[in-house]
Amino acid sequence: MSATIHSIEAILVDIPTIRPHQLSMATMAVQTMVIVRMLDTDGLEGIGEATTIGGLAYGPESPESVKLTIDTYFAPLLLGQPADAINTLRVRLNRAARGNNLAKSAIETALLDLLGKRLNQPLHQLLGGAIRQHIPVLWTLASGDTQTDIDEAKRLLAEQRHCDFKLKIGSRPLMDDVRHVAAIKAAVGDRASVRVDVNQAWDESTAARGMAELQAAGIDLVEQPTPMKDYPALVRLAQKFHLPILADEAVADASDMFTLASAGFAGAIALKIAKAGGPLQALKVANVASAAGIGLYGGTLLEGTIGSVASLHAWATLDTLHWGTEMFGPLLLKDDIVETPLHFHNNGVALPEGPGLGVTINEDKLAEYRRH
Ligand SMILES: O=C(O)C[C@H]1C=CC(=O)O1
Ligand SMILES: [Mn+2]
Repeated sequence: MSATIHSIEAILVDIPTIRPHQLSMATMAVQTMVIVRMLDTDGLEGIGEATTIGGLAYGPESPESVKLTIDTYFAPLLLGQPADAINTLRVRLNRAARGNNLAKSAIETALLDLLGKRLNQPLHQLLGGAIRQHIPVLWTLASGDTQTDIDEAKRLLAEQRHCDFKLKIGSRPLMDDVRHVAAIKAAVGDRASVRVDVNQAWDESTAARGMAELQAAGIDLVEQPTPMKDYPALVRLAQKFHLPILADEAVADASDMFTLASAGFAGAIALKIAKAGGPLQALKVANVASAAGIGLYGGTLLEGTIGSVASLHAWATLDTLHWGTEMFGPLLLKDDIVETPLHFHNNGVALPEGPGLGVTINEDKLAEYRRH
């Protein structure tokens, strides 16, 4: 008789950011993580995490709603069920709850961590094994000030902590953003790949003008220039420009990926465990994208270490990560709630070893930052 799920706790944790992080829809001074702790009847614990950006500014789930979803709706469906029946439990949750993929991602992560600990295997091994132990990671320059961003980029290049940068634009007039981006690209030159994320802020004609300017400035990739549901605009822009587009908010799950690819989109996709509903679901998106010839990128919702590591185990198993990853979330936070933080070096990060996720909660830090 396999162990069953004994308890599930969803804990809100607030950690300040190292500097304000400015996106087109919100400026972050703090990140809130929902940490899931799941105990089975043998006393093993699985952990998971869900985050979003700026409360309700990024999408329909907030940290508080994720906690409520887990406490009120998911826990009663999971308690007493076999802990290793991950696929059966997913079907059970999906029958009872539409959407809520952030909450589902935290639960799927905790179940996978628990299974890894039970089998004494790292999570990537449960997914067929890692192809790479070192994973490239870019950094987002989003201080809101061009010179601060240039100084930050030069320091990180010198430290070999990152050699790719993503700039957050879209909240200012187009040509102000273009000047900001061009100045940063000119300062780093060929030493760095510079990409932008518009987070849906442009209409199609602004995007067309913007992409022409950004292409001339030497930018390598434009992320989600137009509103998430406007697939025809993404397809037309992708067909009009050589500068590739990275679809982010437009594609949450494998079905979105299929629809966008069928509509004629070419470019790349930001995989995120949060959007898809967990590491297993994000890999399904990757499969559809790969079949359609769309490039892969390991995306973040600015998770802390637990959510970032869950993602890294999944990205480590992909044949090709055409655009690398952005799993830098822990570095944006002033502190961490795990015993051993991730090791960022050589423009990337080392995949942790150890059973499950391979990370342990630091109880003192959790007590310090948890919401009461
Ligand atoms: O990509 C997003 O939309 C969200 C996120 C990822 C990196 C970052 O700075 O913000
Ligand atoms: Mn994005």
